[in-house]
Amino acid sequence: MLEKSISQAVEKGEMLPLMEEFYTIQGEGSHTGKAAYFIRVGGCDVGCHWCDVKESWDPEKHPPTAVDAIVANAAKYSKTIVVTGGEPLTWDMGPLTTGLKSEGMQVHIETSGAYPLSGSWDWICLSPKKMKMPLPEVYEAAHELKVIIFNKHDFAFAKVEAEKVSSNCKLYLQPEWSVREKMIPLITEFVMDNPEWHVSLQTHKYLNIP
Ligand SMILES: C[S@@+](CC[C@H](N)C(=O)[O-])C[C@H]1O[C@@H](n2cnc3c(N)ncnc32)[C@H](O)[C@@H]1O
Ligand SMILES: Nc1nc2[nH]cc(C(=O)O)c2c(=O)[nH]1
Ligand code: SF4
Ligand SMILES: [Mg+2]
Repeated sequence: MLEKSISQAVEKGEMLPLMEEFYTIQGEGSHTGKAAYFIRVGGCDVGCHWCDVKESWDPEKHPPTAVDAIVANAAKYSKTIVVTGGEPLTWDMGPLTTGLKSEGMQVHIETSGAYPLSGSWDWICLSPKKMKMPLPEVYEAAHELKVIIFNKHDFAFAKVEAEKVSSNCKLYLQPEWSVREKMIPLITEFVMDNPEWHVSLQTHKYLNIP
C-alpha cells in the first residue's frame, strides 16, 4: 500500500499500529481471572513515568495493520477481547469494535480516557492520569474506575475521580507495581475504611503470564 493510503486508513481506523496480540488471563480489575485475547495498539502521549509498556508509546515503531486481519485472527482465540495499548483512544476504534462485535465478541477497553470515546464497548475500564485528564464522556461511560496508587496523594485523587463517574461504576485501587510493597498496606487500610472501593492487583505479574 502507498504511504498516503496507509495514513488515510489509519486516520479512519481501518488500520491500526499493532504492537502485540496475546491470549492470556485478564490480570486486573473487575474481570480479573477471565481468559481474554489482548490486542495492544501502539501510540500514547500521556507519559506516565511508571508506565509498564513504554515500548508502546511511539506509533511509528508498530506496523499499521488492517483491522479486518486483527479481527479474523482474534476470532480464533476467545469470545472476550481486551483492547489496550498504548492509548487505544488515540485512534478511531469504530471499525475495530464493529468488526469484533460482528463476530459476536465481548469487547473491553483499557483506557486513560484522554481522547474522545470512539467504538462501541461492552466494558470500559477507565484509569485516569493527572497529566492528561479524561474527557467527560469517558467518565460517564466507564463501567470501572481503576486508579493507580503510586503515592499517598493518589488516594485524594481517587476520591475526586470517583465523583465524576456514574453511580454504578465499580471502583478499584491498584498499586503501582514498583512500589507495591509500600502501597499495599495503605491501600488495604483505605479499602477497609472506604468499602465502596475494591483492591485490584496486577495478578498476571504474580502468575508469570503476559
Ligand atoms: C498500559 S495501560 C494501557 C491502557 C491505557 N493507556 C491506560 O493507561 O489505561 C493498561 C493499564 O495498566 C496500568 N498500569 C500501567 N503501568 C502500571 C504500573 N507500573 N503499575 C500498575 N498499573 C499500571 C494503567 O493504569 C492501565 O490501567
Ligand atoms: N494479563 C494481563 N492483564 C492485563 N490487564 C490490563 C493489561 C494492560 O496492559 O492493559 C494487562 C496485561 O498486559 N496483561
Ligand atoms: S496512559 Fe497508559 S499507556 Fe500511556 S503512559 Fe500511561 S499507563 Fe502507559
Ligand atoms: Mg499490562
